[in-house]
Amino acid sequence: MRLSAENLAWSARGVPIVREVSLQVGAGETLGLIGPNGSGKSTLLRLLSGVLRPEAGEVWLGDTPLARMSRRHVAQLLAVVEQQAETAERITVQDAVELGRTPWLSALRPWSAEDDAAVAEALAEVEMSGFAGRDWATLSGGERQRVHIARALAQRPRILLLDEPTNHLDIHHQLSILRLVADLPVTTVLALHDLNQAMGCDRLGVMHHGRLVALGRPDQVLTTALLRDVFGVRATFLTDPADGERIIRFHAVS
Ligand SMILES: Nc1ncnc2c1ncn2[C@@H]1O[C@H](COP(=O)(O)OP(=O)(O)OP(=O)(O)O)[C@@H](O)[C@H]1O
Repeated sequence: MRLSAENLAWSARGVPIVREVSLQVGAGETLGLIGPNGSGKSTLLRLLSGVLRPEAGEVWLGDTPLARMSRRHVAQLLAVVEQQAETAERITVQDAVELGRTPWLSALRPWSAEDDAAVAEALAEVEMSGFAGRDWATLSGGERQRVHIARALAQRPRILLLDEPTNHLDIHHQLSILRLVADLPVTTVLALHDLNQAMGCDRLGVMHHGRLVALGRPDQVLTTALLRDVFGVRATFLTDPADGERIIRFHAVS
């Protein structure tokens, strides 16, 4: 399902945080959002998910404006993994992932084998099946992050929004989550800080002072000029002899 934003704007106490952002993410496409700390990535994701209402502009899920859809309908189409999301209740990992099925349940559609299957598959996808009975509070930071991702996958959304999903993860799980997300036939927008990992996205959007200053293929967007102007670093490009892929090395500007 296509996700579009038209001229989105949002401010906090009169200070503009997101300014005139327009973008379209095609069905099944993976868009990486990159940008320095405080550039507006999380705020833009919250506008795209409907958690925040834009002061101007509109978000569209397919051909329907998000603002005109019920919360339940939005939750059937779109799942979100927020940064450092916390769960206060004393619940098990299984309970936490089962929450992802909530938008699909009703008096006429009680819990079924299909829901069990969605939860089991999601836990397996993030390699957390062995933790299903564990108390959430006993999990490490990276394990919690993987459970949050499993909850979003169990929702079986058509659009997936993730805020720094590889935060807290060891390198094996960083790579497996990024591979999983890229291979899902789901429209995905994810905020990332690792620019080498961001090169694996179909397209990248670059946020700077609340504006989307570049949008395009990773090799078109990640230029030495942009890395200097937006991130304040000097970059050199290397080629991995194993597969010919480009790697960026970063140097502080003295
Ligand atoms: N509710 C709010 N009230 C005041 N300022 C806010 C609010 N929400 C966000 N901001 C500010 O807006 C700016 C953008 O924040 P945002 O979290 O979107 O950035 P980000 O690009 O995701 O940053 P990071 O890479 O550090 O996660 C920051 O300067 C932040 O302090």
